[in-house]
Amino acid sequence: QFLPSWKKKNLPPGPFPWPLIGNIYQMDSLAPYKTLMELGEKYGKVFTIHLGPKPSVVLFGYDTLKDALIGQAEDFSGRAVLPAFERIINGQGLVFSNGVPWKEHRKFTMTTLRDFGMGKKSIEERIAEEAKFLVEFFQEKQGKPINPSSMITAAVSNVICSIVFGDRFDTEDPTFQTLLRMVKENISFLGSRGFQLYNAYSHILKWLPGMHNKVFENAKVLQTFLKGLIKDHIASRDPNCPRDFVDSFLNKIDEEMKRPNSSFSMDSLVHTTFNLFLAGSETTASTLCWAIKLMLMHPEIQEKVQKEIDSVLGSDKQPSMEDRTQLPYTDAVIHEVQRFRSIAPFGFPHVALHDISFKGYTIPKGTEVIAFLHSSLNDKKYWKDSEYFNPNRFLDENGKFKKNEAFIPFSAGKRSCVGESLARTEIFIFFISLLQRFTLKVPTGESNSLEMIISGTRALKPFNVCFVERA
Ligand code: HEM
Repeated sequence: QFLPSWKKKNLPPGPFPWPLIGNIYQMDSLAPYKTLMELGEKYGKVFTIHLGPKPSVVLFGYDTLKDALIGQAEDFSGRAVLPAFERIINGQGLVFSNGVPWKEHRKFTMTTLRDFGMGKKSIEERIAEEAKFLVEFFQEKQGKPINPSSMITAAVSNVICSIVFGDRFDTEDPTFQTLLRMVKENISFLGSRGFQLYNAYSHILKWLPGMHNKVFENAKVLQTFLKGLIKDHIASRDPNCPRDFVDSFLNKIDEEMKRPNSSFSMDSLVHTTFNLFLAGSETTASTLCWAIKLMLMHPEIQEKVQKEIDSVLGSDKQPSMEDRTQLPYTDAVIHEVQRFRSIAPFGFPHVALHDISFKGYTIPKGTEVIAFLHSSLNDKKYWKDSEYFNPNRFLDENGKFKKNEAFIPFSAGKRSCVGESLARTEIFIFFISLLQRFTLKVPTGESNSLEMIISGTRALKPFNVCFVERA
């Protein structure tokens, strides 16, 4: 009997792959996560798809994700360096390294982000200051329609820039806005069919024109810009008094000078700052844009949030993470925005660094593993009517905030998001600062829908909003 090679390998079941293209054309090009949800219903908790000739294993539903990412944490801690990433990053820096270099970079990055405020009061002050600039910018628009996306991205990006480079940019600065546009373009590419095709056929496509070339050019421009900032740091630094993440990394390079094969180098510094700049901007900004959009679609929920903010903080008090327990409804709304929109539906690609035995199957070394977070955030076992936006699911009968373990928008296990606590603080402070000051309204004559665009994150189609000052 004829069996394709992947079936002989004891991989999990899945749809039959066409020669060369695999299942690429079965995927919904606008919403590939919908196809994976259907396949999960059909094939079960772990299944195989082919995005090109090679198999990828999909982890479906919270229980499976937990068993893999937490139960077999070490096995599933590998990062897939897909051809499109390889060309940009060359296996260096935090996000795309594996083994000892990754462990060292992750530990260093976590510690240093904390040293410069992540998870502490000092970063709250910085975020609140940035939120103040944002509020002032929207105030100047006097309730006229505006697309909030680029200013929100700039404000969010400025927070990570303050930690990494010790400075913020003028949010309307054309160079800064151009760089952020490039970040957006590159993240958009990750959700496109072009990205899947490039990873399957890079050996041919790298010679041909296409969006991938634009993405590689953007990456070069961004890295050149970051190299410039690092050069300025080298010229002005005092090793006894590190000002920010870059200074601390330069100290680490000096310290490791004598260690043979140290993974800390100028190249890994450029790539790690590049990782933080990209990872720290678009995801959080997109979440905030969704929060605004969902408030436009549910004015009654917006009003309830405002009432809660008014009663706890009034119109002037700066929000702080300490206030969270007193603002359970607002907290529930923020969680539901993250759950409902699952901004990173596929997480970020993992890989089997060795043959992995999982649930009776063998995932061979080198196979891409997709931690399908969207399936956890919509898992029927953990969420009732998950297709509806309903913040009350995060509240108990006394109106107190109620956790749900399947809430894993930042993934779980050893590769989980390094910036989770920073992102949560940002979303909380920016969201409250906006609703404390403004009522968000749909511009007259404009439609109000949840239309999306193709992107690596689930991003909204550009939309306008009126920031109407509250009395
Ligand atoms: C709402 C905002 C955010 C979401 C939803 C999010 C989500 C994620 C997800 C799903 C992953 C992949 C985890 C995995 O591979 O299993 C990830 C990784 C990562 N995130 Fe975030 N993230 C957000 C904000 C941030 C911020 C603000 C930073 C900046 C510090 C950041 C830095 C990173 C880094 C460096 C990694 C790679 C970790 C590694 O490979 O070890 N993220 N994030």
